[in-house]
Amino acid sequence: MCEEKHWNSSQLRRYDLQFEQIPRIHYTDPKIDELISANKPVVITGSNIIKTARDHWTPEYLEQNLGVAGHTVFSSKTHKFKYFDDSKISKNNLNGIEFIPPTRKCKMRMGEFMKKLREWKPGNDRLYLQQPLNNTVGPLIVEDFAHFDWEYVNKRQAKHNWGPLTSNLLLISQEGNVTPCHYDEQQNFFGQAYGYKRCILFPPSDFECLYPHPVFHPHDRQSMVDFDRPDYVKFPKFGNAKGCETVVEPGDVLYIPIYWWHHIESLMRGGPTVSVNFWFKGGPTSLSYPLKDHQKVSITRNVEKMLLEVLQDPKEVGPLLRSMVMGRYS
Ligand SMILES: CC1(C)c2ccccc2-c2ccc(C[C@@H](CC(=O)O)C(=O)C(=O)O)cc21
Ligand SMILES: [Zn+2]
Repeated sequence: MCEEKHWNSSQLRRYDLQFEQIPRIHYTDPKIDELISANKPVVITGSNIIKTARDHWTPEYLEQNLGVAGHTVFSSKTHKFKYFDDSKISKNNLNGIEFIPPTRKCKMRMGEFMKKLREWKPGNDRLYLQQPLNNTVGPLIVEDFAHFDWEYVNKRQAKHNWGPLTSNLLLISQEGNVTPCHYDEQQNFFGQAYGYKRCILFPPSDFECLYPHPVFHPHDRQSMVDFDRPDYVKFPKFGNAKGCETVVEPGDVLYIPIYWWHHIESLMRGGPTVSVNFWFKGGPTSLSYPLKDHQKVSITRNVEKMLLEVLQDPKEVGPLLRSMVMGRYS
């Protein structure tokens, strides 16, 4: 059947990298479980995982039914919404290292949020709404959520020894917004309910090419590289990153494996987008040999945490690590 496309490549931002395509596989195909077992990304198509959201969750429906409480809305002066951990802004994590929060958080009712999106002009702050799906949302949303295909989700969770489901986040983004490259320490079924999002993923082994901030920095788990203007002097290996990409459409569920880097953008001129993710704890992590790449990332995190704890001053961690390896391990 003809693949009618609802977007074109002019709606994707340009980066200096080439990407493979993430496979799109029908949910009945056993290949999906092979890829999930191998901790590899895959787009699950044609499933009922978030069918009720795909059928109902237009911005207008959400405006009517999301509930009367204010929701968490992030605002940014640029198209980028770089996450930061408030709890790491304290002195002993920064001690003189300057940190400027790139986004502001406020509470906003859905009506006001949608109005600001409709009236948005270049130069205005951009907005990104984030709402955990819990008992504070309206009854119709709860009803739709209850009718997700939980049997399919729970079977995957069990088959792949994932830990417990920790949360489902409802995400309503303005067109063109970007969540810059970062990794999470959770397994993620990323469901696309409305609109189109381009997702670029990199394996944990691209750690050396994506230069994560130090673990004790507020931007822990986020790449230091500005994809719009990469600094190849500071980040010479960035060009070697081997990413894969896909554009998820309504009804798709993208499996983002734990520790995999992901950059996610709502298509430019594509209107608002609605996503709902499923975050699961990683499950039992026994060190198995040979070590998996994500286990090495986890080990580097522990080394950095331990060094800050004993050195106290974050500015001493780099010099000590450098003195340990230069001339001795090269
Ligand atoms: C940018 C935003 C709103 C944010 C601001 C401040 C704190 C946290 C977050 C946060 C967390 C998750 C997402 C969803 C997704 C990215 C995407 O779809 O944009 C993603 O990364 C994932 O599902 O793992 C988006 C956000
Ligand atoms: Zn994420």
